[in-house]
Amino acid sequence: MSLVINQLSKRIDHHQTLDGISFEIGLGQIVGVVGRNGVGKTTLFRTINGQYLTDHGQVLVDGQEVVDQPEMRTQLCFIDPLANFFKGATIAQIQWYYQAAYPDFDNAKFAQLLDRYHLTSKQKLRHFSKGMFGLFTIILSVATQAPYLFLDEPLDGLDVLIRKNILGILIDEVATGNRSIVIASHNLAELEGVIDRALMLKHGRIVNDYQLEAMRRSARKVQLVYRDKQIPAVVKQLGHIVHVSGRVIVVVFEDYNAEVQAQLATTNPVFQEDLPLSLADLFMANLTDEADFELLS
Ligand SMILES: Nc1ncnc2c1ncn2[C@@H]1O[C@H](COP(=O)(O)OP(=O)(O)OP(=O)(O)O)[C@@H](O)[C@H]1O
Repeated sequence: MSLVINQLSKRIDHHQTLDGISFEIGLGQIVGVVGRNGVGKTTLFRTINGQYLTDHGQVLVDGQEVVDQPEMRTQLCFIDPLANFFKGATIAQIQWYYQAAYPDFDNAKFAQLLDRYHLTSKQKLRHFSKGMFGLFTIILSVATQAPYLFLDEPLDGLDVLIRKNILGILIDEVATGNRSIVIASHNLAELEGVIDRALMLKHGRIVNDYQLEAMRRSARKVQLVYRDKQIPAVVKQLGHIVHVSGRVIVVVFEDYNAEVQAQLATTNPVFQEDLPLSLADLFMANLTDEADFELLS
């Protein structure tokens, strides 16, 4: 089974929010969607899941276009955290609705997860705290048995113990090899611990599609110190500067090959040291713009 997003575009208020987005996801993966505030992560989820009509492009599940085959929607699940149409309902009422919408809805799993987190079917969502609502959204998504789950900031508002627990549940779900989860999050440190792949959005497009294992092999974060404050041009050309403090600079090289190493050696740093590379470094390396640069210097 595969989910193919093909050249998806969406214009909102005269702004090209999504501009020809394409990617493919098989089963058994957790994929992160990262990007700066307002870049279009939620819009992407809403458009894939049919809440917004596409201006251009297709969403295909197993080669079938979802817009032509409404029953294919049961293969996707996105519970919009901002949608408040359920707020007056009880958990039992929502369960009834989702059972009707998702033929494979797993009542036993739903009950077991509710129980584990001390939620009861008579509770109304209106009375939930932000964290409880987020937790319930994840439980409901998991119980649909939809092969492709979309979670928008799923860890937002959850305490550290529940976050760890939830991430464990999500990892178990994909470990079966029967489903994939797409997570939009600003919590890059936690995201990095669970995702296999990260799609990076900028200006309505996917600017990087990282397979994290491969990226860890090829990229390097290096701290360099030079005699004077002048940053060698070659460093700026070959890498992304993520931090500057006096004569100390920290640079991310996405493809740290022998040629890059040789060119770096010609700049004669007085000190050079590798630092651990994180997803947050790649975020800063690719998504920092002019306005942020003074924060780095
Ligand atoms: N229904 C809407 N009406 C008007 N503008 C919208 C609507 N939905 C999204 N937008 C605009 O589209 C852009 C992308 O918003 P979106 O919520 O998708 O970004 P995001 O990447 O999820 O942001 P964040 O990280 O802050 O949650 C923003 O400029 C937003 O104002």
